[in-house]
Amino acid sequence: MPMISVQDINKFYHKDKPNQLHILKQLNFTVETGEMVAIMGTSGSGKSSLLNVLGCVDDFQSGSYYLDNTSISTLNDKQLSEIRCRKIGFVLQDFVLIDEETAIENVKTPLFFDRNYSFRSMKKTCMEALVALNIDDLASKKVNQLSGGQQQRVAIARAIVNKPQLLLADEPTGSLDSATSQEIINVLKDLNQQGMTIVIVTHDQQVAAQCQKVFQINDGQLHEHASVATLANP
Ligand SMILES: Nc1ncnc2c1ncn2[C@@H]1O[C@H](COP(=O)(O)OP(=O)(O)OP(=O)(O)O)[C@@H](O)[C@H]1O
Repeated sequence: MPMISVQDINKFYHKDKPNQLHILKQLNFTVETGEMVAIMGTSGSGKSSLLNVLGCVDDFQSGSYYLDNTSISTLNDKQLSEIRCRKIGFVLQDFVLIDEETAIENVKTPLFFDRNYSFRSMKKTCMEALVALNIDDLASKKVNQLSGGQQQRVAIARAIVNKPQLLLADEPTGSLDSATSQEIINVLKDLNQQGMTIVIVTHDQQVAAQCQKVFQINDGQLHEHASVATLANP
């Protein structure tokens, strides 16, 4: 069953203005539950725009988007924020952590929006996420004292603390050296093996080559790369 089923989506910026930009054009995209896929494309081709639509943080003007069998366009704002909170985790290139806070305080942030957690269960759930990322020993360190790779692990722990079914990662290794990038990709592969569906936007062919499918966005449309293996050894 698809986790993501996008059909004929059109997205514009500045619709009907002289500077209108038709960024996604009758775009189709399917991601099966449990897959790990990459999206590549030149700068400005619309990768982040697509990821924001998939993450229900931005809208689209026509077409349909079913996330885990739910039609996103039928939802009101409250239902959309529920979906964002419970089903989707987001990881960004620059981590977007609260620098002055500790790792565990950062990981806690999404749980404040969830009434199901007591103070004690929050701490336990956050520690589980930190253990999963192998950084439980850093729980009480301020994030501005951590390396880039450690900060990205904190950001991933925060993204998965709610146990989302779908993880969206926008250039998750873009600020890291190649050895640290590989560590982060290994973390994402582990999460995928545990059942999480993952979509990664990346410029890095080595990263893309480790995904099960690679899509290229070009002139507002996505096309699957025929041979993922050739990306790593062009
Ligand atoms: N909120 C917005 N309002 C207007 N235009 C936007 C908005 N967000 C993005 N754009 C424009 O849409 C185009 C695609 O942007 P997007 O960030 O989706 O591309 P990208 O492929 O992720 O690029 P990059 O690889 O450089 O991050 C760009 O021309 C950008 O300027």
